[in-house]
Amino acid sequence: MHAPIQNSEVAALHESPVLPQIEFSSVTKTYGKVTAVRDLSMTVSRGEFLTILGPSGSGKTTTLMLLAGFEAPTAGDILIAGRSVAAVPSYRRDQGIVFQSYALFPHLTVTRNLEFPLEMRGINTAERTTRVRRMLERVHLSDLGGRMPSQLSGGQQQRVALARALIADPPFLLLDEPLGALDRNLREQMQIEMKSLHKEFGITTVCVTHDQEEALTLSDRIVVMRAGRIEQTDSPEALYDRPATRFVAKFLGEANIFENHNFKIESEAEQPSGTVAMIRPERICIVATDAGKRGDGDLRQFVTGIVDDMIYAGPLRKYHVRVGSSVFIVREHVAARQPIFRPGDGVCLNWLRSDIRFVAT
Ligand SMILES: Nc1ncnc2c1ncn2[C@@H]1O[C@H](COP(=O)(O)OP(=O)(O)OP(=O)(O)O)[C@@H](O)[C@H]1O
Repeated sequence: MHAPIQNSEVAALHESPVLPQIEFSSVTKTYGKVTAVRDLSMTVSRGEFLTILGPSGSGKTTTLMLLAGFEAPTAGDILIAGRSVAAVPSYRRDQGIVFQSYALFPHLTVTRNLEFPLEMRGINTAERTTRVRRMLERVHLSDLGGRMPSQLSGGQQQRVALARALIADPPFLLLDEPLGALDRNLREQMQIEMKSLHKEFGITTVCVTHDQEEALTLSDRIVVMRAGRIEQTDSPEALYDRPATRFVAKFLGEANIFENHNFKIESEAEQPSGTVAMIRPERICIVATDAGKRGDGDLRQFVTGIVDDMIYAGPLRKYHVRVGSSVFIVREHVAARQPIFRPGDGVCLNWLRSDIRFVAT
């Protein structure tokens, strides 16, 4: 066990260029017979935006609660800037928190909500006033300082919550489903704002969500959890393009898994044992059966099938195509002069052999 962290040491350690800012070392958390987090090890670098993504019950919130100090590990250790925080209670940890359960104080104005963390740190009135004014400007809420939370829209409340988490300049920020309560349009707008705030403040951030799009948009790296364990950690692009397992392939976006098909998969790479072939729906081209081969035909594999279903979804058209006993999902962007196929039409599906991926079963 490492020595517990001392407050006076925190600032210097956080400045260290070599240590990961946050490290989980073989952390397990059990509740009675349930193991919520199992032997989890991971690091978060300074300035990184790391998202923990996974289905319900996979241990995401427990991991964040452990990091926040609201729960203690059953085994293993959590290090912040290289030192164990096992013995440091949550209120003595220097961290910004935006949790759904950590709502704005309803009886305090926006300004007083923002002042609160500064007051807790003993910062004098004059400095508090300056910092609150500056922060309200940064999050474009200067006109709303006198309002009560109930007089704000959902998006504005969320912005105040972020501002409150950031105002005391914590070394890292913890977000739990930060945009979960917002409708789709507002969520997209807030994603862009959060991304630019993260860039501006450069603050190390750990975020929990089950919204894939949010994870893909905001994160430098994503940790995919399954049943208390880490299934894969990677950049959003790498996770989507090169999922390691069938679970990740299917959890993050749609995937065609080649199973029970009656043709041989042609790929550039050799298929490792214990894997299945996979291709993303947008990597498959759909053409009429008599359309002939494209210029890059010898790099492609061609199969024929029958359209089962066509779904029009705004900018996208999605087909279900039966090839032997398998059904393939094909997704294409709607474009001018593109042929539209109907259920019952015979079609040719083709894909680049280099777009085939092999994922562990
Ligand atoms: N306080 C608790 N007491 C008992 N079991 C718990 C407790 N907290 C979590 N668990 C269990 O631990 C497992 C992981 O829960 P956790 O809340 O971390 O999952 P999650 O991935 O955040 O899920 P969700 O997306 O639904 O919030 C679940 O099986 C859950 O029932």
